[in-house]
Amino acid sequence: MSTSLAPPGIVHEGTLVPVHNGGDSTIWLPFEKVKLYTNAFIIQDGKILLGYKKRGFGQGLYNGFGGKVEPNETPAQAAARELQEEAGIEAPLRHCGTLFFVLKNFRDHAFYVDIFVAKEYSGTIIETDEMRPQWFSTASEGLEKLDDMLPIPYDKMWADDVFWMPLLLADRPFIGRADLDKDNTMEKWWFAEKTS
Ligand SMILES: CNc1ncnc2c1ncn2[C@@H]1O[C@H](COP(=O)(O)OP(=O)(O)OP(=O)(O)O)[C@@H](O)[C@H]1O
Repeated sequence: MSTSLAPPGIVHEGTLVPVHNGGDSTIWLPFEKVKLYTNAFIIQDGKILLGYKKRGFGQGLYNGFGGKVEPNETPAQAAARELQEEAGIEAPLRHCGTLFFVLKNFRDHAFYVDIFVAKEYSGTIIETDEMRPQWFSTASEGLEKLDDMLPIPYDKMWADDVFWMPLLLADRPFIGRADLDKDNTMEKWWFAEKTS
């Protein structure tokens, strides 16, 4: 499959296998600037570490740990810094995906987000001013759950997460774009697995 399938904003070489696409909107929302972000997840022993965002952008939603890439950093450096700042830990992060978001009522810039994952971490997980970390079970519904750990709270996450998180959990590299309306509903989306 060729890269020309990918929506504007997505730059990728290699083989992409689309896994989801949809939405009523016929056009991708235009954007002027692109800002780089990171998002990092710890996944181990049937559980995933998410943080409840206590303030600022995405307040009230669970997400990985991340934020803006500063001008002097690489995305990998920013991911490590944000994980330390927001959860108090260090981890051998690996790049696992790239996502591009345009928010209908936040057109100042588009979000280019590098997603990182690690299977282990060091340090002690702490609650910070910005995030309250919490483990969730990665077991699918119907399968045995770990203790009383809750399943991933997709209803309290960004609406796009349910499309790509299964790929992250399966350690399958992915790429995608979602355009969202202000009430966290999906306008148009496209997600693909990277197979080379
Ligand atoms: C629209 N659908 C989305 N789905 C999943 N995740 C999304 C997202 N849109 C943004 N994100 C993530 O949300 C964080 C915001 O970061 P944000 O807190 O604003 O950055 P940063 O910590 O640098 O800000 P301040 O220091 O407070 O200015 C950052 O990880 C970014 O990847």
